[in-house]
Amino acid sequence: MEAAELKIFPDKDALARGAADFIAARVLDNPGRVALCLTGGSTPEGMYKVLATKPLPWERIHIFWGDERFVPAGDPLSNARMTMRALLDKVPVPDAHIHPIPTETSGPEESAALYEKALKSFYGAEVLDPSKPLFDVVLNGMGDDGHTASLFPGAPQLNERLRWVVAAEPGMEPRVKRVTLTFPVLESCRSSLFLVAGAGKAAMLKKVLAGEDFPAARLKPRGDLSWFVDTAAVS
Ligand SMILES: O=C1O[C@H](COP(=O)(O)O)[C@@H](O)[C@H](O)[C@H]1O
Repeated sequence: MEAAELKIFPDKDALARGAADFIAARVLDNPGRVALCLTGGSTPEGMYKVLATKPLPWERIHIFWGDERFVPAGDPLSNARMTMRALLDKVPVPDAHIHPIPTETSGPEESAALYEKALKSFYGAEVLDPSKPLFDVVLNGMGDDGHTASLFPGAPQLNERLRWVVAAEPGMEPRVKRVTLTFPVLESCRSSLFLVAGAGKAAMLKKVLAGEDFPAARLKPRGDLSWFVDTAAVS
């Protein structure tokens, strides 16, 4: 793993453009099947809208999510719903290539088991091979408390090394149950990109970049790691 890159953009719009360019370049680097693992929350929405304008080989791209809130697919809190509206409804990705975390199940544990099965089937193996990353790009968010995906500070899920997907309790708003990929799976990628914006994130970003022990600082991807932030987040 190389040292992380930190790129600071003047504002949220420039950050959105920079991150969309980064993801588009990574997609074009791969002439075969491309796998993107996206994130939810509020930060990536503008970037998804920019990405939707890119003439990419969408028919070769598969979309996954790093975590989901355990709410129905049509709920405004759904990470997949936000991504669909900002990006996926506007580009010709085949429906069969869109892999949301299922939430119409008996509970987050069943959702996690089903998504783990789906990821293993896509990957073609039960065990991750360090020389064969699952994803081309993993996009990560960071909460004000330092969580990433739905891996919250102090949660037992932070130490999970065998399961690919687990159920989780929320550490902050919105207080709905979660389903999250675990560190080994989020780390199985060619490129990992954190997107952080806004003054509300500044205190935590400083701690995480200094290497303090928060979930976002624990992510050690196999491939390159970049932090794309706006000036407000480093204020
Ligand atoms: O709850 C979540 O929060 C994080 C951060 O979201 P943001 O609103 O602060 O951008 C997000 O990455 C995650 O996917 C989501 O479930």
